[in-house]
Amino acid sequence: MSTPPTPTDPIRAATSPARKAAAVGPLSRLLFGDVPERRGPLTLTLLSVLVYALFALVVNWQARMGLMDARDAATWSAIGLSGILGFYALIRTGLSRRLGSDPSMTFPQITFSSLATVYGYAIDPPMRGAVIAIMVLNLMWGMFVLRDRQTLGLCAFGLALLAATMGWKIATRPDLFPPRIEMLNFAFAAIVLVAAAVVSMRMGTLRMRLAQRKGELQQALATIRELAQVDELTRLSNRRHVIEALAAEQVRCLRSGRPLSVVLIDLDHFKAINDQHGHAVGDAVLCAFADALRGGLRESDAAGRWGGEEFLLLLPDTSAAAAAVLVDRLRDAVARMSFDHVLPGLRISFSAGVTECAPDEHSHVAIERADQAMYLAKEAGRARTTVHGRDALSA
Ligand SMILES: Nc1nc2c(ncn2[C@@H]2O[C@H](COP(=O)(O)OP(=O)(O)OP(=O)(O)O)[C@@H](O)[C@H]2O)c(=O)[nH]1
Repeated sequence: MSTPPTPTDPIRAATSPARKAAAVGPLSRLLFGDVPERRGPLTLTLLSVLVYALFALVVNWQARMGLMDARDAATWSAIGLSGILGFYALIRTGLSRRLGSDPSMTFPQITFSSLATVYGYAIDPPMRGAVIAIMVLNLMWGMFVLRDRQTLGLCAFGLALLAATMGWKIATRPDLFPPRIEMLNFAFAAIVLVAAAVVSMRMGTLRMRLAQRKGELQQALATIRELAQVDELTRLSNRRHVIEALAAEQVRCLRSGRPLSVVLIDLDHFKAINDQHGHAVGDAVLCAFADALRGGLRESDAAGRWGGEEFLLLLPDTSAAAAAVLVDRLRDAVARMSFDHVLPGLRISFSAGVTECAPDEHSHVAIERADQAMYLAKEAGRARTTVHGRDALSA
């Protein structure tokens, strides 16, 4: 906990990738796989699959009504569905990531859809007006992903493709594609496609602003979280976070039945350092001592700044007696530590109060006991550890 947040951080635990993965059902896992970043692109592509399937139904229904060649309807349905399912497979398997910079393959998907749509225009004379609406839908599909240049490119590509198809059909089937009607159709298509491109680009600008805001908010949240948990001077956990960590450890110890010790440490004669050498030197000593705590504790232990020159240690799976031994070892290490980089010749010591924290007592009660024990150590001459309730002093 000396470098918070801890693994016990409830917010982190609730939103961890493992937790999210566990919450996903078997059908969802089958459709979307285990990679969370693929979920968004796969959702949109599956929606495309659904739209193509519905179009295929309508087109084949139209053929059954005798309004369209049945073979053309079947061919269009097969090409459209197999194409879009191919994109789904590329994204689902992760191959799309290897093929290009955009793993959602939005640009190629819309290019494919434009081709399929204009092919539909060529084979479905009675409903070709509806095909223009589908071209607009194609363009709108990219509004969440595409850059302006790509949107404009797809708009121009769609119109060019449509113009070429119209020219071909006017030349080969003027009975079904009269030139004047085609000209009007093209004018409508140009108006709605350009308008759709403009709307799509506007959405793109909003999307970028939103992404920027999101980044700023995440940054602000990280700062707030840090301010709420970290002591600015020593970078150890602050008082609030150390209390939260103690409560979390108590829950764990209640489950495991293992002991939990709390240690309150107070540097000896710290005021003299401040008075003789200045506040800046005092600050540097506090930071150096915090470093010593970070280096001297086990991974599972935690250290926080309780306030001023006081520090609180949480030692899970440790009895009070074992904690006293650990603290004395820490004191020896600190006594041997050189603070020459702060103040040549400086040596520091500390007094400590140790108590075992019962799982069902309020954390403040245990800390109060550790505080009383620490004052006993001070009264007994400093540079020592007192274990609460045992009158055991170790000098
Ligand atoms: N440099 C610095 N000093 C601090 C900080 N917080 C508290 N102090 C100082 O720590 C000193 C604590 O002094 P006391 O409570 O008298 O304790 P002490 O001098 O260590 O004496 P004993 O605890 O009895 O050994 C005061 O001078 C506070 O101003 C801080 O963040 N930086």
